[in-house]
Amino acid sequence: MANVLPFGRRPDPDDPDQHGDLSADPSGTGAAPESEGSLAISPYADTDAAPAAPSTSAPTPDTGVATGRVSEADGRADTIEGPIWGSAAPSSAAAPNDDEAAVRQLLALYRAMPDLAPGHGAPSGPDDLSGETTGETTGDLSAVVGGEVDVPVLEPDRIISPAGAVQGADLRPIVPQWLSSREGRKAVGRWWVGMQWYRAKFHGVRAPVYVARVLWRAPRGVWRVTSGLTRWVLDTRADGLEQALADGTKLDTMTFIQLRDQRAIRVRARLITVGAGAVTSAAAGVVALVHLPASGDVLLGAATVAVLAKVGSDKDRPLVGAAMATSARHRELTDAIVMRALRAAGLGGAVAKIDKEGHEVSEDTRPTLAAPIMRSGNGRGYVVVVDLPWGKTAGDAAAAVEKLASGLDVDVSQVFPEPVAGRARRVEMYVADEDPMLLPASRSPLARLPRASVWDPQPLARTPLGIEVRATLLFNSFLLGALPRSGKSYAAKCLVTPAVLDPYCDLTVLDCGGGRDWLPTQDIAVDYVAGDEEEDLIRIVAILNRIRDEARQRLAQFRTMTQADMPEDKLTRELAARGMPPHVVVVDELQNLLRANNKEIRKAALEVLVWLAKTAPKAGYIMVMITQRPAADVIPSDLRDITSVRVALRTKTRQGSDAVLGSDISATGYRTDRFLENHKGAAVIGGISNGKGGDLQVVRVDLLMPEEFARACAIGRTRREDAGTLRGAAIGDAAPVEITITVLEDVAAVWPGDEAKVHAAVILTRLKELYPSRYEGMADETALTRALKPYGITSGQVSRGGVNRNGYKLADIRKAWRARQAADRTDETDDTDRGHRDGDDDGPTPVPA
Ligand SMILES: Nc1ncnc2c1ncn2[C@@H]1O[C@H](COP(=O)(O)OP(=O)(O)OP(=O)(O)O)[C@@H](O)[C@H]1O
Repeated sequence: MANVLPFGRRPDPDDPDQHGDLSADPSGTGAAPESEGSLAISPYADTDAAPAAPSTSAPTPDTGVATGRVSEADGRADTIEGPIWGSAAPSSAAAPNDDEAAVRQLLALYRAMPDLAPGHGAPSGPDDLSGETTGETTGDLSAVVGGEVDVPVLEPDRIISPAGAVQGADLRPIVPQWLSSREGRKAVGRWWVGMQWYRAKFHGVRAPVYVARVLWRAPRGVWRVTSGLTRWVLDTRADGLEQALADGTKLDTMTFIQLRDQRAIRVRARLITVGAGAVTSAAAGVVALVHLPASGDVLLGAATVAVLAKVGSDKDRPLVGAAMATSARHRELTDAIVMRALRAAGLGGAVAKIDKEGHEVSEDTRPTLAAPIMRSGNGRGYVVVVDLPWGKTAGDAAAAVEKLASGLDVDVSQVFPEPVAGRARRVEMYVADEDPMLLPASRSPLARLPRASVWDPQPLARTPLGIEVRATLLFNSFLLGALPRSGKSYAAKCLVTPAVLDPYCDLTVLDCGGGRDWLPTQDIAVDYVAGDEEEDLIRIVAILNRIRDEARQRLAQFRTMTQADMPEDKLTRELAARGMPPHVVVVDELQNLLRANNKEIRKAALEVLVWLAKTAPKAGYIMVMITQRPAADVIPSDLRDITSVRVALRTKTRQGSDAVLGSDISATGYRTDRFLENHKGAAVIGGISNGKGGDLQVVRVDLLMPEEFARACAIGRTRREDAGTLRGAAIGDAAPVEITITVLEDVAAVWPGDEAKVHAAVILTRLKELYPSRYEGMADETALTRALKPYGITSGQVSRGGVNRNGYKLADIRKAWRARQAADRTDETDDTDRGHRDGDDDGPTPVPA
């Protein structure tokens, strides 16, 4: 994964804009580096500590970029040596000046940042910060000056997320997350009001019971108050002692006399106090009765009675019981509940063991809360950050999510444990009040038909916490798999819409199911096929083959270009503008293609798809493959493993989930068989950075309705017309395709009897007559010869009726046929294992003897 710091730009010594007045100051303090090599800065470093530490960073001679490291000399994890361009780190004597210069340099670089603003290559969203290089970033950052790349490349071990994976991770946000967004404030406000409203209703219904309790307990309160006061006034506690002295148990007469006198004084004082209190209260009561309105008297009386009832209540039988919430919505998550859940999930650690002498013989490994439990930013749940026992990881928490949910007493669909970058044992857990997959889905921002570009990350989904997940189409290949009716087509359309809206992107749609889902793309597609008949599938493979040829041609062109034209060995915006547009290829209902009855179709389709998904992205070809049969036989690991972004919606089994996401991913807790039937659009996405060091995340795909997609296609057509980029089938000018899959059996089928040799032109004419839809795109005999070449059939001079022309020999056809049958038999075992009907593969082609 390439990473680019936002300020990662090599200062140009000749560029006064970059240096500001620095370059004009050759003196010392503000001096610009003599050469670019003398700059040594650390955007994160402690300026006191960094220069003092001897640099161990070795400069990389060709790039002039030295690798850095986190200095552990003083045990401070936040002392980091910064990116060092040039030959060597400064000597300690020169360091302070250089530091100052470096800071000023950094400021100058920041001033130059507008050049790199969003839309010009600067990181523009969370993906950029996570270190993903977007196509846009790549495109502009690779600006070339004099044949040299104008951007320093930071060594991977120096790249630290600006969000502060090192420094900021342990610091709690100054303003709670939910307070910093309007949505969060509203949601928490709603939650609080909702909770109080619930409590009001709960207690309101029980009000008569409370009144009865008050009336019953108030007299008891009166009794408790008067008896308590009496005991206090008379100092009855001294009774026992006086009695003992009087009984002669203790024969100290002086003490007895002293005690009795002191008690008499105490009792007198207390009597006066209580008497005064009683008179004052009575007077206050009379005044209140006379001066207060009746309602005030009632209130005062009620309060007095309530207080007396409270006094008359027992501790274990309070006057008003707790509102017993059955829904997590009104339940407060406490430390005790979290610890209980961790214990239930086997993540409870152990208390320290103490030996007889009181020495600790084993460590206390119980988990601890790394931050107080807080309401989440979206106001719809709690965020808990826990440091697990030593040796346990966030992955363990994810794998034990069911037990965690049980311990928290919520549903498994409400708990989302995620790793925290920088700490393997730290886990951030979102505990939602309600199942977030059942809440109304977020409307896709693409429904507003914005100007979109396949080079930029575009909105696709939201995490349960409401954080937007964006996908960049370019340089990726996509696989979507799920059971029918889980939201797969909606998700695929949401993913493809940026390509629809981008007039500088070609689109090909190959729907192997023949449904209506992709019908609106007919208006913009370079090629559009919808159908599951063998003819359709053959055509689809032929189109894929043609796209592969185009991609190969593009790659061949790339090889002829200079490093300056092609700094990153892949398509750039400049090249795209020069007639190499990105091209999104959608293959829906993939299972119909990869499990086609005709073995030749299956083999050819898999081969071309693997090539396209693996090699074509850098040429600007983006595969989007969708299947409603997420199973290993439909998605061979060859294909899945080279697909960079995988989206799994609901599956029946964890194997199905793994078939899309990758083998054994389910063991890490990310699995889609836990989604329920009504979890429409719920998915696990693999391959898009989650900003926390991982690339797996649970999301809900944004909702883009079919009519909105159709509108996007209509506007996409208008934009293409305006840009002059509409081409292919959309304007009735589909490029012809050459069918090569069935060519051997087709040639065998049209071969005239037992003729030993036949002209190629005759064969082609017969093919066009018998299979017009397959061979209409075949331009001439050369194309036919090219199609037969993979079978080992070559053309030669054939003399027929005195005419000498290119032709084929029957012997060659037979030989090729036998070879293919032998190869088929070898493959048969695999297919039988996968329960495939072999007999259906070969059509009714007459086999030459
Ligand atoms: N993101 C979403 N949020 C809410 N509801 C959704 C979402 N996506 C799809 N749905 C609902 O789910 C239903 C099924 O969606 P969709 O047609 O995409 O399923 P599918 O998996 O493609 O099914 P099939 O394979 O049969 O075509 C839709 O009619 C829609 O109402």
